[in-house]
Formats: sequence, C-alpha cells, structure tokens
Amino acid sequence: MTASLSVSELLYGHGQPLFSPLSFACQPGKIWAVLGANGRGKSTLLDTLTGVLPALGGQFSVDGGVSVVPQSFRPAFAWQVQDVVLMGRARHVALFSQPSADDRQQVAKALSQLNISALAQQNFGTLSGGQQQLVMIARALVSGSQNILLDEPCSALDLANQQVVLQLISDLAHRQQRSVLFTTHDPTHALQVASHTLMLLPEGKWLAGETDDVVTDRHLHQAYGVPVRTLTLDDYPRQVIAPLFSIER
Ligand SMILES: Nc1ncnc2c1ncn2[C@@H]1O[C@H](COP(=O)(O)OP(=O)(O)OP(=O)(O)O)[C@@H](O)[C@H]1O
Repeated sequence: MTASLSVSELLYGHGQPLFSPLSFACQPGKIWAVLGANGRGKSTLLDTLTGVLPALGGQFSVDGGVSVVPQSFRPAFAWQVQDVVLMGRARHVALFSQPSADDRQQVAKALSQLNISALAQQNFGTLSGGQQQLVMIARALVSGSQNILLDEPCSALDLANQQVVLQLISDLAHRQQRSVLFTTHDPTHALQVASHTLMLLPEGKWLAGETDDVVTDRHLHQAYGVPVRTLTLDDYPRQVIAPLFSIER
C-alpha cells in the first residue's frame, strides 16, 4: 500500500539539523510511535511535518490532509468545548457558510467516543489539562484527515483515559485506515499500539522500523541512558517496559 506520510532524507531542526538524514514511511492503517529523550526533537519533527517549521533538507510528503493534536492549546477566546471541536471541521465548511447538522453530529459523536459529552458547553479554558487533551483529540477525530499526528496525547491522562486514547488511536488506524503518528515518553505505549517506532537517539542517530525490532532493552538504554528491562507477563499478550532505577526509598 502507498504511504500517505513519507519522509525521505529529511533534515530538520531550528537552524541546525538535529539528526542525520531521516527516512521512514507511514501507510494507511499503520501506527508509528516516536520515542526519544526530553529535548531530542519529537515536537520539532511534528512542527516540520505540519509546515510550521521549514525543512532544512530532504523531502517529505503528506497526502490526504493532516491533523495535529498539540501538547497544549490556548484559544484566544472563551470558546465552548463543542466549538473548539467544531474547528476541526473547518476544511469541510465552505467560506462564509455555517457548519451543517452533519458537522455538529460528528462533533457530538467524537465527544461521546472520548466520554466527554458532559463538557460540550463548558469553557475550554476552565478544563483540566487532561480534559483539554481529550478535547483536542476529539478535534482531530472530526477533521477527516488521512494523517493524524499527536504530540504526547497521553501525557496528562490518568490510566483509564490513557486506555481510551490508545484504543482510539488503534481504531483510527485499524477501522478507519488512517495513518497515525504519536510521540510518547512511555515506551510501553509503543509496544501496546504502534506497529512501527521511530526512536530518536543521542548524537543525531535514529532507528526506524517495526516496533518489536526497535523497542528493545538495548535501544531504550541508548535512548534514555538508564537501564531498562522488557518484561513478558504470563497473562498479558504484550510486553511491558520497566525502568530499573536504583533509588533508596
Ligand atoms: N523555538 C525554538 N527555537 C530554537 N530551538 C528550539 C525551539 N524549540 C525547541 N528548540 C530546541 O530544539 C530541540 C528539540 O526540541 P523539541 O521540543 O522538539 O524536543 P522534544 O523531543 O519534543 O522534547 P520534550 O520531550 O521535552 O517535549 C531542543 O534542543 C530545544 O531546545
């Protein structure tokens, strides 16, 4: 299948390239996780792929539209939650037209999928960080874009909501054949839902490929500089990651 998001020999960064030329491709129905230490260049990659920052070299192509879920969003006005989500329908609403009943129905459906229908009429700015994150994911859901990029979508979420969002990421790819890329600080999330992983390493190095090949103890140690153990459990189909911190308690 043809990739909808394709990166070829890409150089990106703020003035200086952060990595050696980067190449990978995301096909419809696939999920890429992006792992890497703080300040390594995950958000900058998303900014480059969405055109916020110019690429410094190489190429990338994004077919079928792209929708991004940023880490945080501060609307200029006191928008209600349902209006923030409705903004995701912008490219489907003709200039000087009102959103249709279908647009509003899609907003209601997305809020329901994320279990936040009760927040529809609340002022977005008064929500908790985690609730705001769920609203931003709802906005991406209604966009209809082929490519969905999420910047740390679970960073402010409790365990139950992490499962809601990871399940949605899985549904977006497997049921709707969208191409999904998300950044995360939790390598277990990569093992849980990502078919592929891009791991950003020190000294401009990177690894990209199938998650089981990339997310290994050795590579995680290289990425974060701490010992890490991949655990296989008897009654759970996926491996989980445990950092082996040696701290007195
Ligand atoms: N506006 C900017 N101007 C110059 N340098 C920047 C700018 N924004 C980020 N950087 C630098 O680019 C590098 C990559 O930052 P980026 O935000 O992409 O990292 P990240 O992997 O998303 O980090 P985190 O996990 O902490 O969110 C860092 O060294 C950062 O200091």
